[in-house]
Amino acid sequence: MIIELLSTKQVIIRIAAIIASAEFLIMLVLRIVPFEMNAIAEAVLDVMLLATLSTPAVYLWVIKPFVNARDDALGQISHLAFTDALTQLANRRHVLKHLERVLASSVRHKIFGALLVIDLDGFKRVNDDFGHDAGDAVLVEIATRFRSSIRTEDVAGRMGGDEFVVMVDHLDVDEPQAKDKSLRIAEKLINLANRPFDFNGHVLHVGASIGICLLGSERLDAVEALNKADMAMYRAKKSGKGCAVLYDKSWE
Ligand SMILES: Nc1nc2c(ncn2[C@@H]2O[C@H](COP(=O)(O)OP(=O)(O)OP(=O)(O)O)[C@@H](O)[C@H]2O)c(=O)[nH]1
Repeated sequence: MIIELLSTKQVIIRIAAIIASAEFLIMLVLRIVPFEMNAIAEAVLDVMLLATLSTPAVYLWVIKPFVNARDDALGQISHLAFTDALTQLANRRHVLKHLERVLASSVRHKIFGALLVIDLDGFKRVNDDFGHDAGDAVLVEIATRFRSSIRTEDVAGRMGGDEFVVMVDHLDVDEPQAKDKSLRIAEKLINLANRPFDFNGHVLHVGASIGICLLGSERLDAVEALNKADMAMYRAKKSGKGCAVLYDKSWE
C-alpha cells in the first residue's frame, strides 16, 4: 500500500485557496447586500464569516486527508513490525506476543492449547538445486497452505529460515484428548508440506518435522514453551524426519 501524504506546499496552497475563495465570497456578499456598517463592524463580520466558512473546508481538504494518511502509515508500520516480509505470516516478535496470550488463556480457562514448531526437511536441497527464488516460493506456498488449514483464531508464524510455528488455542480440557488433537493437527501440516510444489514447471519436494509443546499443563513463558517445542522438533528430526513428537516432561 502506498501512502499519499500531503506535501507542505500542497497544505499551504490548499489553505490559501480556501481562505482566498471564502474571503472573495464574503466580500461579494457584503458588497451586494445593502448593509450600512462602519469599518470595524464590517471587519468583525468578515473575520467571523471567514472563520465559519473556512474551518470546515480546511478540516475536509487538509486535516482529514492528513489524519487518514497518518493512520494508514501507523497501521502499515505496525503490520511491518509484526509480519514476516516474505510469507506475510506472524514474525518472531508477533509469535512471542501471541504465545504469551495463548499461555495465559490456557492456564486461566484450564483448556489445553498447543505450540507446534515446524521445520522443513530437505529445504536446503531446493535452494541448492533450483536457486534461492525456488526456496522462497516454497516458503510462501507453505505459508499459504498452513494459513488456510488452521482455524481463524489460531496463528501461524515464521521464526526465520525454514522454521514455522502454529499456535492453537482451546484444544481440549482433557490432556490426553488435547495431545491427540495436537498430533492430528501436526499430521495435517506434515501432509500439506509433503504435497509437491510447482516452480516454473519444476516439481519440488520438501517434508516437515514437528515438535509439539502442550500449553496449559504448567506455567511457562513463551521462550520456555518454544524451547520445549524445539527440543521435541529435534527429536523428530533425529528419529528420521517427517514425523511429529510431543514434548515429554521426563526428558528433563
Ligand atoms: N530461499 C530461502 N532460503 C532460506 C531462507 N532463510 C534460510 N534459508 C536457507 O534455508 C536452509 C535451511 O537449512 P536446513 O534447515 O539445514 O535445511 P534442510 O535441508 O531443511 O535441513 P534439515 O532440516 O536437516 O532437513 C539454509 O540453506 C538457509 O540458507 C529464505 O528466506 N529463503
